Amino acid sequence: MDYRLAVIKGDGIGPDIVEEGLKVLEIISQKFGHTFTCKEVLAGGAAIDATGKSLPEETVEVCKASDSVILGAMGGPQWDNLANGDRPEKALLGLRAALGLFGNIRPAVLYPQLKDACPLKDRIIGEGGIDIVVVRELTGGIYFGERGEGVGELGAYKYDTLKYSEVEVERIARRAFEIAMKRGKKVTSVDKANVLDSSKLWRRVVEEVAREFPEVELNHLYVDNAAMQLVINPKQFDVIVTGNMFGDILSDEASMITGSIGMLPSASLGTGKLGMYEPIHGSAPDIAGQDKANPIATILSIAMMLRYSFDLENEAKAIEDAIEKVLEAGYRTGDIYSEGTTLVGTKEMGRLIRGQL
Ligand SMILES: NC(=O)c1ccc[n+]([C@@H]2O[C@H](COP(=O)([O-])OP(=O)(O)OC[C@H]3O[C@@H](n4cnc5c(N)ncnc54)[C@H](O)[C@@H]3O)[C@@H](O)[C@H]2O)c1
Ligand SMILES: CC(C)[C@H](C(=O)O)[C@@H](O)C(=O)O
Ligand SMILES: [Mg+2]
Repeated sequence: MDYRLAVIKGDGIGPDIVEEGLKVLEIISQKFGHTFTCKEVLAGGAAIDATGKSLPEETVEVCKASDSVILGAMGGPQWDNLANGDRPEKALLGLRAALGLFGNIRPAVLYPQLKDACPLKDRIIGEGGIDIVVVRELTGGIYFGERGEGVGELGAYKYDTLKYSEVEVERIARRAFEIAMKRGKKVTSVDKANVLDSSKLWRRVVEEVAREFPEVELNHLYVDNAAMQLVINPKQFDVIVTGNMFGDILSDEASMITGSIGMLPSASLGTGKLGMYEPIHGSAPDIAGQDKANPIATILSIAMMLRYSFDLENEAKAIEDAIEKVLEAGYRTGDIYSEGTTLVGTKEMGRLIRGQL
């Protein structure tokens, strides 16, 4: 098969990690006989520098016409305070909205080989590792609500609003239950229903959807408690479903359980097969251009693309197995390094993974 991919390398460590991901894809194409035709397009800081806009129309058009999108990361201090109010992160939100990618799947799996990189105590990790999927609503909530500004009693103010409609909650909840049916059959819905009306609606709709999945156990947690439970008892979780901002925060927290944010891939999906695949981390300006970034989250995101958008399970599994073998052999980038392991850079980690394919 011939697959058309839009590739957005982005800013900071983005180009380094995406290049390693594409090299892995090249081996997959040779080994399994697929063709991946990649078209590189600009978005984020790189697009601001080249075109004056964080999300050029051409980029949206190319992404829409592709079978999937691979993305590195966007952002950096040099674009934080532009006079016209544009910033790289706006491109990310714009793409998610333009492509209708309402469901963000973020699997947090602690590889047994990385137990020493996980900051939790052995008795909390326990036997059998940790395997959680965060299902984050991606095109609604406070990220996309009405915003504004004014002057009141306390002077100048700005505001953002948090709104969720029944349809938005229903479709993300259904996605979470469908995923749970293929795993541990447990969904934890995270909200702030003790304070927010939008969360009360969220909880009601999640319960309605749950009735369609009688085999799946559902429980609810307030987000503050969920943040704590992730650290004291992460093994209670199978699938976590939550809104846009809570999901952003909890998935960074969950990523540390896996040893590093550099390990967590993600798939953003809508109703069709087109997805956007990216690591959950950012552009890491502190290590950009130093061959220090962990490319595994990006390479795992490509495995997710093969599985979710193209139904290429064997190919996805081949990548995941190769990563596990490299970890088993003791190779680590700095973020997952622990005593007794071998420190390697971004390029070398990519080369080692390709060597196992
Ligand atoms: N999806 C995205 O494009 C995305 C996601 C998050 C943040 N951002 C943007 O990235 C910029 C930096 O944000 P931040 O510093 O808050 O978060 P970040 O995720 O870029 O970095 C947080 C910390 O994790 C480390 N880190 C991240 N990815 C790593 C990797 N692959 N290997 C090793 N270490 C890694 C960084 O060095 C840093 O210490 C900001 O402009 C932010 O808006 C973009
Ligand atoms: C950069 C930012 C807009 C983005 C988000 O909050 O969604 C990022 O943190 C993520 O997790 O993908
Ligand atoms: Mg985030």
